[in-house]
This record gives sequence, C-alpha cells and structure tokens, in this order.
Amino acid sequence: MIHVEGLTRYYGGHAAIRGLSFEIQRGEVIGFLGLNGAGKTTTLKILGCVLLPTSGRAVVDGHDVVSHPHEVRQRIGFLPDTPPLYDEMGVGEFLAFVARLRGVPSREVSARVTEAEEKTGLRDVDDAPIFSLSHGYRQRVGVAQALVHRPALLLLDEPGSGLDPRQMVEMRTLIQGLRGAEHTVLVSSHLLPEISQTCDRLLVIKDGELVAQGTEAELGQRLGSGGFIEVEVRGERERVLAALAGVGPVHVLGEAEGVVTLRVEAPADLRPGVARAVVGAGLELLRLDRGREKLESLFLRLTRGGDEAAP
Ligand SMILES: Nc1ncnc2c1ncn2[C@@H]1O[C@H](COP(=O)(O)OP(=O)(O)OP(=O)(O)O)[C@@H](O)[C@H]1O
Repeated sequence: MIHVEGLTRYYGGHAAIRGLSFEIQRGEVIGFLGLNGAGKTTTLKILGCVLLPTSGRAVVDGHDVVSHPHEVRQRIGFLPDTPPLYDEMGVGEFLAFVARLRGVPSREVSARVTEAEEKTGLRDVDDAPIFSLSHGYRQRVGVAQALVHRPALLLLDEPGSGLDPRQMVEMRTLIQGLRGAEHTVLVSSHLLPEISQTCDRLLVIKDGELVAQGTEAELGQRLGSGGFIEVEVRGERERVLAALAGVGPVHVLGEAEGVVTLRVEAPADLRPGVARAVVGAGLELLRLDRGREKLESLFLRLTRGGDEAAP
C-alpha cells in the first residue's frame, strides 16, 4: 500500500527527514513513533500530497505522490495535526460537505456520513455545531472527515494529541475498530502507550531517520530485551512454578496470602500461552500484564540513543 524509498525533505539547510525507506502492506495498522520534531508530520504531509519531498520516492497504492497526486488524494484520508473543521457547521452537515468534496455520489452521501459517525462514535452529536464540542469529540470529527469517503489509506497525525486519559482510551478503541476494515492506517505519536496496543507494527523515527521497525516483540529482541509478562496467580508457589515452567524463565516477585506474583521472561505475544498454562493447571489467574516499563525504556533507548533509560 505504501512504498517509501530514500525519502528526504530539507527546510533550508536542515533535513527534517533523511533517506527514509519503508513498506506498509494493505490492511496493516502501523504506528509511526518519534519524539517531537523527529519528522513524523513531514513524512505524513508528503504521503498526503501536502508537501513535496526534496528527493526520494513515495508511492501510495501504486501511484507516485509527486507525479500522480490526484490519484493519491483519491485514495487517502488525512487527519493533520490541526484538523480542518468548520466550527459553525453541524457535525453531520460538515461530514456531508467533506464527502461531496471528495467525490462521494450524492445518493450515497447520507449513508456514508452515518457510517463515519458510527465508526467514530458521533451519531449522538450529528446535529451539534462543531464549536460546541469538547476537544475529544473534535478529534473524532477529524478522524470521521478523514474516513468518510472510505479511503484505502488513513494518515492520522497525532490523533491523541491533547486528549485526557479517558478520551485517549476511546481514541485507541476507535483506531482498533478500523483494523480489519477496508483501511490501511498510519498513525503517528510521540507516546508509545498511545499506539503500542493499537498497531500491528511500529516504525520508529529519530532526527529524521528510521531507527527501527517491527512488532514490539521484534524490537525488544533486537535490543536484547524480549519483554516480559507479569502474572498474579492464586495457588501454591511450587504448583504455580511447575505450571509456568514450559513458557519461559520465571522469577517470583512476591507472595502474600496465597497469591504469587511472578515475572515470566517471554514476549507479550505469549500471554495466551501463560493464561492457558495457569488455568490448565487448575490455578486461578488474577492478573496478566505485559512488561510496560520495558517498552517505555525500549522506546526511549531507540529515540534518545543513550542507555540512560535502561531499567
Ligand atoms: N515549515 C518548516 N520550516 C522549517 N523547519 C521545519 C518546518 N516544519 C518542520 N520543520 C522542522 O523539521 C523537523 C521535523 O518536524 P516535524 O514537524 O516533521 O516533526 P514531528 O515528528 O512531526 O514533530 P511534532 O510531533 O512536534 O509535530 C523539526 O526539526 C522541525 O523544526
């Protein structure tokens, strides 16, 4: 769906992005991760035909963004860092306006607006003027305007920006809901937790260059940290250890009132295996988490380049 090769963009003498190359397959949900100023917005703007590259190539669904921008624009939906909303319009009215602008046939506009509002949880505010909405709802309208014409590719630039924790969870759920639908999604963020649970794969960018790409588990392994899983199990320590012996190295973190807390040295992908092992042994599984702080430090190591963030 996206083929990027040696993509470079200079602002004056400063390279905002340098020699970026990556591929994104149809149907993938990809997280584009980097600290502020890393070059995420510049890359998304080039893919969205808003900005020209200085050199290199970007091809969307077989069409080059420089030589065939019209074809590319028909296939993408873009949520820029500041969503272009008309405050005086009602939500449904605005989405219908955008749908017509993007070439949705008149007889289909109403159904497409309903579909976009359902996907983004906006049905209840269809009539509300945009100026009356909270920031979280405005961001949803931003996503809805990006997908109302059913684009093959959605480019979402920091959709979680400025959201409170509850709104952030809602936005993650919204993006997860787009998976498996007809869209390929590229979503940028400077916060790992915001996208780590949402995306199939991560592209990590630092100072305009791609420093890593892969699933969380792959990135963890590359950096010598395969991740870990934390579990709380009710049962005798020896039985719990025996049940988990086959999954990976296990460390007991604590034991109190018949509950054992353990850390299993295994990537987050193996969580179902851990659950099966515990339940299969007739033990009670009270909690199962992936190793969060490892992921955070992984991201900081990738983007800052130092070891200061290592646990
Ligand atoms: N119009 C511009 N003129 C000059 N420099 C720019 C311009 N836009 C971006 N830059 C610079 O290019 C670099 C990359 O910026 P970009 O906005 O792409 O990063 P980003 O990862 O999206 O960061 P943020 O999350 O803060 O938006 C930064 O150093 C930024 O200062």
